[in-house]
Amino acid sequence: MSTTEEKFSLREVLVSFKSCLVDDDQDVLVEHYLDGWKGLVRFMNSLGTIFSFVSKDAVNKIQIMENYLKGEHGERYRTLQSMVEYELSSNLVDLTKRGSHPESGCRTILRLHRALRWLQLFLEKLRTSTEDSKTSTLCTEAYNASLANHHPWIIRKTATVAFLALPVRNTFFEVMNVGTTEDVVDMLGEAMPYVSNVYDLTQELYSQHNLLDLP
Ligand SMILES: CCCCCCCCCCCCC/C=C/[C@@H](O)[C@H](COP(=O)(O)O)NC(=O)CCCCCCCCCCCCCCC
Repeated sequence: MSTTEEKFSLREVLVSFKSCLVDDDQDVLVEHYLDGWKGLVRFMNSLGTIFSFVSKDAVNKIQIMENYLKGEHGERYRTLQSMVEYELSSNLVDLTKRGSHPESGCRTILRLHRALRWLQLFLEKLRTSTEDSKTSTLCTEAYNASLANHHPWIIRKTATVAFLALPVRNTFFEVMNVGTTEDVVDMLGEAMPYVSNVYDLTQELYSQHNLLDLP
């Protein structure tokens, strides 16, 4: 039996963020961006059902975007830039309060984008952590510095409690399926710049169009 297909490695997931970048790294392909997220969700599911409230929301948002991609105007959703242009010029985005477009592509990607910041911080903390570091502490710190600022109290509370169930660092690294601790650290060092590029580009695009606070 081939193990390469069944074995799930975080390396491939993170590298899929590399293939997101197009147009001289000036734009992000939505399809590959979603592939990255699907891989992350798979990884999260392998940590147990405690995170199912998180993966449900992520899957829901991925689905919203996939429906746009498959839909009548799919071509307009090919990259983040084309999506922003299309939705804004067609008045398809609720800009100040939720109204007739509660699930625009722009606001849906914004939610994932904010979560990508959490991921970036968390993985960087894991990369530079020591053997006695607690994954739940690293995860909470990353969350408090990013997503928590956009979540109401009840979600913050639930998330923080769920983080306590995270496996210890060694087990966590094993689940990543990358190899030894050293391999994990190397892989993260190699892959994180791609995630950061995607994050920075999206941030820049959203900031240019004043989309960073979409309801
Ligand atoms: C590894 C542990 C995984 C911890 C996950 C950390 C993120 C915690 C986020 C808690 C979100 C709770 C669910 C609810 C979210 C929504 O309210 C909220 C707002 O949406 P709305 O405006 O449509 O209402 N949604 C969001 O902020 C989007 C959340 C998307 C979370 C995706 C997280 C994927 C995590 C992938 C884990 C991969 C770990 C890899 C590490 C080696």
